[in-house]
Amino acid sequence: MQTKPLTLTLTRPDDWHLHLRDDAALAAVLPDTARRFARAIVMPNLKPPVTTVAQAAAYRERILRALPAGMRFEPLMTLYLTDNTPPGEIDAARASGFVHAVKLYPAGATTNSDAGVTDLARCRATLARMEVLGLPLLVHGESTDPVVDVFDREAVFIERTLQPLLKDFPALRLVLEHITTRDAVQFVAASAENVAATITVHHLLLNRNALFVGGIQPHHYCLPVLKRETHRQALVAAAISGNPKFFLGTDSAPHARGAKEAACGCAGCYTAHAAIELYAEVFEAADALDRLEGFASFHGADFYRLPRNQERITLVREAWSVPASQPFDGDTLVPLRAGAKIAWRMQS
Ligand SMILES: NC(=O)N[C@@H](CC(=O)O)C(=O)O
Ligand SMILES: [Zn+2]
Ligand SMILES: [Zn+2]
Repeated sequence: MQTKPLTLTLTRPDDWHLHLRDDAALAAVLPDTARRFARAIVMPNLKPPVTTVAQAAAYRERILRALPAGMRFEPLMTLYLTDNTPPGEIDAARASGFVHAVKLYPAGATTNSDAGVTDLARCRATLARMEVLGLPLLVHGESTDPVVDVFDREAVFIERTLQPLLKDFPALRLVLEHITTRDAVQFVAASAENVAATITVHHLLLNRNALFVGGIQPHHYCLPVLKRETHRQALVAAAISGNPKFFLGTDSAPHARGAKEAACGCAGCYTAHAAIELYAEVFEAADALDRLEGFASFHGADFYRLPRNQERITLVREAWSVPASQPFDGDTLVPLRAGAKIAWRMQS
């Protein structure tokens, strides 16, 4: 057994799947991400959604304005695909230099997905343009068929939607977001190199038991929902494998406490307050700390064809307690691991 390292220095990571929300909520959560990550792929599921390059430009400005003085952070913007996104918007996105991907939410699949795609057949011309221009499609990969079991929605989506999509558009650059199953790991690993996946830290840390320990745990409810332990183990194996198809995407998704602790609670886990620290915990538990930098700092940048960051960050082994809650838009939110300890701390 090697002795445990006391510090961990790595190239500053990026978050390839992040919800920043807007206005006061944005201002409340942005510093947590900007402290740790150089860049993030910012999800477009606002109300109303970010469907045009002009809206993405305005949202990007609001993010930069919300950034505290002295902090650096580059928001990488995305467009929300609808049944009516014109192919011309893809050209405009590519030309903009700040829109890096287009997000597919099957209508009704998750938070703020009502304006999402009802039938991919309506998007063929737009997808063809993305394939030609190399603009990645980011996918919330869950079937919305109400008869499909909630734990099978990812696997069914792969079979019924993703495989046919990639058959029709074999060169489409595609990221299957927040994967939760062994099925998804195997599908991505077996696909061509234009297909990749993000993995959240909560899906690496928790299995579905965490939804019910000692009573229902709304702060562990996210979509896709946590799966059984064998799937969690497959995700950990993918994350630590060194395979460049798998990279960090927190899917940190803040909701006010009252919206989660409710009779019909919202889906989403907040992890931005300790994201890289928690990933370090996962990699250490798997005896793979040496693989963290590839997963967190290199693979995503390479897939998105962006330069790797030059700056470095250091984590120190110094346990700290996560606050029970943190301020959020005149309300509070409950971060992952609230009231409990984390072993690694970001060096300021
Ligand atoms: N992951 C979630 O459970 N929620 C996300 C939406 C999403 O990423 O599907 C949100 O915006 O709250
Ligand atoms: Zn999603
Ligand atoms: Zn998300």
